[in-house]
Amino acid sequence: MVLINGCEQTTVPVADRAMQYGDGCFTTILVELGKPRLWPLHLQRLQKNVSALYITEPDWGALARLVHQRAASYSDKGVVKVLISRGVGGRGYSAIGCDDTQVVVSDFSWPQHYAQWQQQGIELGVSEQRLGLVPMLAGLKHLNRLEQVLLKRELECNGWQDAVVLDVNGHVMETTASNVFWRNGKIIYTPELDVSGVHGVMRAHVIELIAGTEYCLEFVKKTLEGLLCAEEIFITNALMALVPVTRIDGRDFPERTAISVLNKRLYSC
Ligand SMILES: C=C(O[C@@H]1C=C(C(=O)O)C=C[C@H]1N)C(=O)O
Ligand SMILES: Cc1ncc(COP(=O)(O)O)c(C=O)c1O
Repeated sequence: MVLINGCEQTTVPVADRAMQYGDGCFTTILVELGKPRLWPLHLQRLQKNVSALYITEPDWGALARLVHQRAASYSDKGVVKVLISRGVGGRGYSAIGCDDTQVVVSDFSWPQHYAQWQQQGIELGVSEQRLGLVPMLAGLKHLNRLEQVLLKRELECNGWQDAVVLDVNGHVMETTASNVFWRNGKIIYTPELDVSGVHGVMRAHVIELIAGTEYCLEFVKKTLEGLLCAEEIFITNALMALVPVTRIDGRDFPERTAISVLNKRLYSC
């Protein structure tokens, strides 16, 4: 079902700025047993993104009620997606006078292959395409996702499950639709994401979870070689949670020490 500003509807005006310029942001939420998982973090990120893009705030209370209502229709697992557009208005790029924020809530079934990925782990390719440096937008989950569309095509052409993506300076950033963590000894590393990448909700949650363990976390800028020296690697997003990486570029990563600790904490929340 697709709800636009709370009403069942499937079309948006051609002049909507999300369509014209990708002028908006979104989040994709896992539903478990009728509840939106990590809703406070999803809401926080939407609020931060709306504020960073100077979009007029929608009615957050009404949005929360809608998300919980849609989630309640899933007795097992499901997905609810929230997309916020600046709406119709302005002239050209200028958004002056454009304050008719549009909120689109849709829901989907959960991608079943993630259950197998969580259990067995996945092998990653290494993308030849590089992410640009976009400090104005770094971390935001905005609607301009053409880099990811092209990266996904590269995956599909190569038959990869997912791939490590580097920026133009050769630093490891993320994968096509997830954040990346790796461990050496008691230190867990994750890319800094100050010039590129998405600040994932699951990344934020994993960062919180690490704080209560024997591991410490470092935000880093590392090349592929740095990543490949890891003892353990895992990737995260809101729908698949934590997925172990078994192999990259001919190197095996059989250890699952930190991911086991973090999964225990994740599933006890
Ligand atoms: C692209 C979307 O959402 C992202 C992708 C996934 C996924 O493919 O599993 C999960 C959460 C988001 N990071 C989307 O259109 O929902
Ligand atoms: C490029 C990219 N990085 C990271 C993520 C992970 O974000 P989240 O944990 O909020 O799902 C996503 C999900 O859309 C993504 O598309």
